[in-house]
Amino acid sequence: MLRKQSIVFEHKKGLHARVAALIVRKANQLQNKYKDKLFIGRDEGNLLPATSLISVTSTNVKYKDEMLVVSKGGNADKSIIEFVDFLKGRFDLENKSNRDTIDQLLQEATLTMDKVFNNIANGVIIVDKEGIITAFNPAAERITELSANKVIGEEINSIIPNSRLKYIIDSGEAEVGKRQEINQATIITNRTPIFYNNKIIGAVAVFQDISTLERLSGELKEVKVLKERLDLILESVQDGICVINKDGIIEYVNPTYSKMLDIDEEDIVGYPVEEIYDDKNYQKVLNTGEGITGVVREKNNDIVIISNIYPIQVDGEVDGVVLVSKKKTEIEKLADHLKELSAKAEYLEQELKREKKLDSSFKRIIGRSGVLKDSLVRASKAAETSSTVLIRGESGTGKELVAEAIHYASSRKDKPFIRVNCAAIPSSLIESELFGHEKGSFTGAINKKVGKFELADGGTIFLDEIGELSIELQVKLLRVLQEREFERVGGIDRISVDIRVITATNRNLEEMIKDGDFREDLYYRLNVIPIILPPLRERKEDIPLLSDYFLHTLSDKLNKKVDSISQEAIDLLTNYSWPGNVRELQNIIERVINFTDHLEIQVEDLPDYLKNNYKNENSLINLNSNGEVASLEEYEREIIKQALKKHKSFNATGKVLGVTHKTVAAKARKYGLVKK
Ligand SMILES: Nc1ncnc2c1ncn2[C@@H]1O[C@H](COP(=O)(O)OP(=O)(O)OP(=O)(O)O)[C@@H](O)[C@H]1O
Repeated sequence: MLRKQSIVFEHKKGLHARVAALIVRKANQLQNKYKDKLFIGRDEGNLLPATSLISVTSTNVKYKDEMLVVSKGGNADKSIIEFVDFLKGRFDLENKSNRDTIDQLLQEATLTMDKVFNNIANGVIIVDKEGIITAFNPAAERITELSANKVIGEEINSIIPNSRLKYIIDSGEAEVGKRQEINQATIITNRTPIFYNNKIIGAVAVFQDISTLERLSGELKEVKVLKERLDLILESVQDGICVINKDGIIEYVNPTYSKMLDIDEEDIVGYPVEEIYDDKNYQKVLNTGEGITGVVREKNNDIVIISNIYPIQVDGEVDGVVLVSKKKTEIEKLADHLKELSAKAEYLEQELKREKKLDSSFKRIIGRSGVLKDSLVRASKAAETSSTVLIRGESGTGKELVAEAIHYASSRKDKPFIRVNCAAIPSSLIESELFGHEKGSFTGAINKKVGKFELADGGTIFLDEIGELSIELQVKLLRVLQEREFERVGGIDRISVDIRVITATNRNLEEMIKDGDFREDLYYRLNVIPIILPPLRERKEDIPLLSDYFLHTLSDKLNKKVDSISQEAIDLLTNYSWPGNVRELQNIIERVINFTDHLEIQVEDLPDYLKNNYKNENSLINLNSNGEVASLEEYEREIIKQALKKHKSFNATGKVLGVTHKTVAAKARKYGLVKK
């Protein structure tokens, strides 16, 4: 039962503390008597228990204010009548028993308020109407990091300049839910004026530290962002991801995983893992906390899935597992791709090593073919030592160029590089050419001559066409190589030298040894580091590069503007067999630059024999009368003979054949085409 009644409060001083104490005592007596609950308040929305002094005083009912009285319970009819009568009656504040009750209740209320004041988590600061701090609870001490002892009695603005309590006293207006920074803390504060008898007697600030709250909400935001990112990653990765909790229930699968198993997400998430597939490995990971890799599972015998299973640890405890899976076919595809990539990487690494290893003095040697690069890497390595080098290769393949590069890449680079073409010097002179002679040592030795070996002291001597050296001189050379000492022709003093020897030949020295034309011991002395330069026809990819290089260097040198070569002309050059190798190519380009009227070299600018060679596969070479191919030397003899007949001089013949005049001279002598 609920009964209510409105009354006008007639006590002159309103519902102040002592009157309230008597009301509370009466309400308690009635509640004991009728077992009803009694409430009072200004209206229905603000009813408070009539049995609590704090509640009753806080209704703030004044003289002549309307006030609502409510009773709930079985005897509400009676209790409300008795209570209203009491409220309308006189309050005898002087009566002794009443006074004791009042004192006791006020004491209780004060103690309660004290407890609340000291123990609530909110900070409370009270100031009087002058703004002097009169109360400062422990929570306020903690939040402001100020001690109550030090601040009580002080003027509020000198302690907390932005407190606004003075403003509240002046304006009489409350402020609710205001944000404020104190020390490092952020607080939310309510500031209220305190009225007594309609006059402001002070103000109170009640505030709460929300820094932790703010930090937590910041962290929450970060976690949300993190989660969103993680979701995005999981949704877009190519691996299938499945999370199983410690009870064996599937908690999450990403789209790749459900696609892989061909099951919709809702048909798998929330189900025990055993219902989806029969595999106990996840259980092992849950039990041991150790991951397992490469678990193979088959679904319907056609989809094979390979998974790594990792434990999810939370505070050191295994809380579940995560499966990272791929289809076997994908792994196979990846493995193939990886193989391809590592083969490519290996190739590139090799290429890079080759490039890196080459000293800059090798930069003049043009060509990117593997066979050439291999030889150059070897040569570059040889440059780091002082060992004897033997360079093999057909005429015009760049043997001298490489010998020079070795010298200039070596520690001897500041000392002389002396070249001697053993084929170009008459045999009668070669000894004195190499070792020098004393004055008058032979007819014609008018002056003393310093030999090439002496000239090369400290540096490198390059003996080109070593295969042309007579047996007699081979012996002398061997001695020099062994002893690093020699005598001048006609001299007796021994001259010691510090030289590095590089030799080169286009002859088959092994055959010559068999025929007794070359000393085996000398061969081994010379062949310490063999370097073989491949003929140009075996590295056709270098032809466009070399053609372009010669075009630019020679057109500059000849001061003639020719800037390119047509693709057709390049094709023609590439298909030719280049018996004279790079030298022949260089000569042709030089000749073409001299004679062409075009800015771009055309097929018609190139010599006819290149075109014939290109147009039909007919050979330039006739077979013997018996239908057999003759020996190279026979052809060489015939070619030089014909060319000399037509062009007369060694120089002109050399140009046409793409070899030096020295080579022509040496070969002509060798084949008995001219007098020795
Ligand atoms: N890879 C190359 N890059 C640039 N120029 C080259 C290259 N190979 C050779 N040459 C040039 O070709 C010409 C012939 O080279 P080189 O004299 O070194 O050959 P060789 O093998 O010593 O010949 P020979 O056996 O007839 O003496 C030279 O002018 C040289 O500069």
